[in-house]
Amino acid sequence: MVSFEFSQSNDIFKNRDVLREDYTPEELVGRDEELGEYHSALQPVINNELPSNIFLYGKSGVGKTAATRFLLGRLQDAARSITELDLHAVRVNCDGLNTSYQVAVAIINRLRDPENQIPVTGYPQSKIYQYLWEELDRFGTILIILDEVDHVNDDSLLYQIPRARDNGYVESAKIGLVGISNDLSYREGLSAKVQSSLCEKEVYFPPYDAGELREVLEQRTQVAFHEDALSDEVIPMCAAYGAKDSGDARQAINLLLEAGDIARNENAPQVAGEHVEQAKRKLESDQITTGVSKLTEHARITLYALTTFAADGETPVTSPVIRERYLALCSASGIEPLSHRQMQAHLSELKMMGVITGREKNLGRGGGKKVLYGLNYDLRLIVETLEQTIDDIGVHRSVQAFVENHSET
Ligand SMILES: Nc1ncnc2c1ncn2[C@@H]1O[C@H](COP(=O)(O)OP(=O)(O)OP(=O)(O)O)[C@@H](O)[C@H]1O
Repeated sequence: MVSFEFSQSNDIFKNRDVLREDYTPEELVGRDEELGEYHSALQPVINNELPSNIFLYGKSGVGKTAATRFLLGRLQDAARSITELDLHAVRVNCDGLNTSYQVAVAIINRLRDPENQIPVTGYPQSKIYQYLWEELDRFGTILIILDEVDHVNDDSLLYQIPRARDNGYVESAKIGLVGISNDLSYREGLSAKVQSSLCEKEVYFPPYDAGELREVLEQRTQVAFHEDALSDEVIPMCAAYGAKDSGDARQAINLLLEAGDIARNENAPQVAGEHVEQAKRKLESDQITTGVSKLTEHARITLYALTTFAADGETPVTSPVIRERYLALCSASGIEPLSHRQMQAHLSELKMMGVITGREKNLGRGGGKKVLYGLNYDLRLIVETLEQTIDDIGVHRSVQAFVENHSET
């Protein structure tokens, strides 16, 4: 009988919490060049000059937020010892805030006392801006950090804030805007006037390479794990996987955390390479489950159709072949099928998500091209994530046979 008693186990982790998202390390490693540029863009603040507007961009997990927290912390420490400098920073994550109006309300509420908050609707935009200028003008220097700035659909605020002083909306406040985005094409989509003011100084954060990820992981390991808790191959493996996937430090740290958890659950004396492999499979499985759960019904049936070929060992297959199976599945379950073009769009979506592969094949001289589709993940994993769809539509004989063959393992 399994015992579900809890007892403290800390032989692997010294401080597991530092592997979690909300932890910011004391020092950032592997980002010297970017920190140098960012630091010099912030330098006017400490000289009590007008701050530059700064635009930080780079893919997810490359240290933009960590660098901002780190440098702002230092800047605020330095500012405290300078009497004439009244520095304040306000950070707003624009995820879920789609308009300038909503972002302006969020900034105002961040700066106001809890009992003086304003509701998210009900005022004309001009009134909201008036409140905003009043709040900002209470400070000597104020930095407004807009994380995920690309989520804001209009650029009114990005246009107005840099001009607030020139236009006389604020009298004394020196305002600096820091925009952060992981959408690499966002900058190009901005109007020329907004681009030139928001992107006065730009800092690009490239993906981490394996060497840099090793530095990040080694630094974190010293605080997170007991000495000798990791076998030698663990950090290089996590770094190599991280660099190959996307150069995302968050992913690499997550992989290390998951490997540590697996080793601890097994009561293993050390985290080993095998734990990293298992952790990778587990994270992939979580990722695909989340991805598939967000798909529409037809995208799932399209994936199910392709899965039936994979179960018969017949992949890769072309879209017309998948189409026939898709139509049969729809018809068997009384669902109105989509057009071939719409089904094709779902194949492209699945490919973009990385759930399936689509390789172009040249058909020889004058023959054009065709795309051959296959699954990008373990078949068993896909069948598991499609469980609900299979229940709803009925199991196909190929999948049935596959499940029966694998039910004991
Ligand atoms: N150079 C580094 N040294 C130590 N830890 C780092 C470094 N870069 C990133 N990290 C860690 O990786 C995780 C992700 O970093 P961060 O949130 O800064 O990425 P980001 O570029 O802002 O990503 P996103 O655009 O998704 O918000 C955080 O836990 C952070 O502490």
